[in-house]
Amino acid sequence: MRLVGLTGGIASGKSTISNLFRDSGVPIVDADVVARDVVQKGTRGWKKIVKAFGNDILLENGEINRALLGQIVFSDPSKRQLLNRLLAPHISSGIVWEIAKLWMKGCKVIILDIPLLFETKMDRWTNPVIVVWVDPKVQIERLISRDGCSEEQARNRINAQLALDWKKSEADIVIDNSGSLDDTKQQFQEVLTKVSEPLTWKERLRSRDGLISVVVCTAVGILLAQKNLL
Ligand SMILES: CC(C)(COP(=O)(O)OP(=O)(O)OC[C@H]1O[C@@H](n2cnc3c(N)ncnc32)[C@H](O)[C@@H]1O)[C@@H](O)C(=O)NCCC(=O)NCCS
Ligand SMILES: Nc1ncnc2c1ncn2[C@@H]1O[C@H](COP(=O)(O)OP(=O)(O)OP(=O)(O)O)[C@@H](O)[C@H]1O
Repeated sequence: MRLVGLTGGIASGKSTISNLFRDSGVPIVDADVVARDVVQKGTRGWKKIVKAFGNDILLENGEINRALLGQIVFSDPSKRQLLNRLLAPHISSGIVWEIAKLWMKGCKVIILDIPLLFETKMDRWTNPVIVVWVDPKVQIERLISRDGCSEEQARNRINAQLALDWKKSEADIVIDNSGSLDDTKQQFQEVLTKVSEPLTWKERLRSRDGLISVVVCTAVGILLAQKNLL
């Protein structure tokens, strides 16, 4: 199975690209969706947030007030680190579960759409890593127009992540989404062909997938050898 990492900066166009993959029949695991699921009312994630941020963080219906929590964590790095620490285990196990379900269905290629791929070091599990890059000016314009936030709020959100240029330098594949949607779609076609190719042996060995296969095969080999079946 090929697990493709799809990342970038906030509003750089990850969802736009993952929708193109979905339309082409490639399954997606969306970390933002998982991150929402793990804080649904009554879950362990929800309880942790209420304990750490108090009852004021809840809406009248008992759900998390995401707008307020966003305001708090994107203007205070220590609060953001706290939130990340509380939710990280729930988000990562949610992601692993979603991948496992698709793997059990026999999916050969899975896209992991995750804004914090490098920040969470999950890039080790993915191959290739696609970074959706956008010109900084365009990024801020799109973010403000999509979320209706102020320029300061937009900058706070951008600064809460590793620099997009650094992510670009670490990428296996870069999609430049600064231009028109048609321009992006053209780049996407080439990327789709690339990720649909089966993994080479070198890539398999590089990925943890390969390592796990090696470990499992070695263990089975030793077991069979002990039982004199080899
Ligand atoms: C702070 C919260 C409540 C704001 O919710 P809101 O609905 O306004 O935004 P949403 O969840 O749709 O996220 C929008 C974008 O913000 C960025 N973002 C979200 N969380 C973080 C974070 N902890 N650090 C940096 N950027 C983040 C991502 O680019 C994401 O795509 C929410 O983002 C959250 O719970 N974040 C912590 C969980 C997390 O790390 N999510 C990222 C998935 S790995
Ligand atoms: N090539 C493009 N031309 C014009 N608008 C675009 C283009 N690509 C994306 N957009 C718009 O820019 C905004 C951000 O795109 P998108 O939601 O795909 O980013 P994202 O990286 O998934 O954001 P987030 O990190 O918040 O999840 C959206 O409003 C989207 O419609």
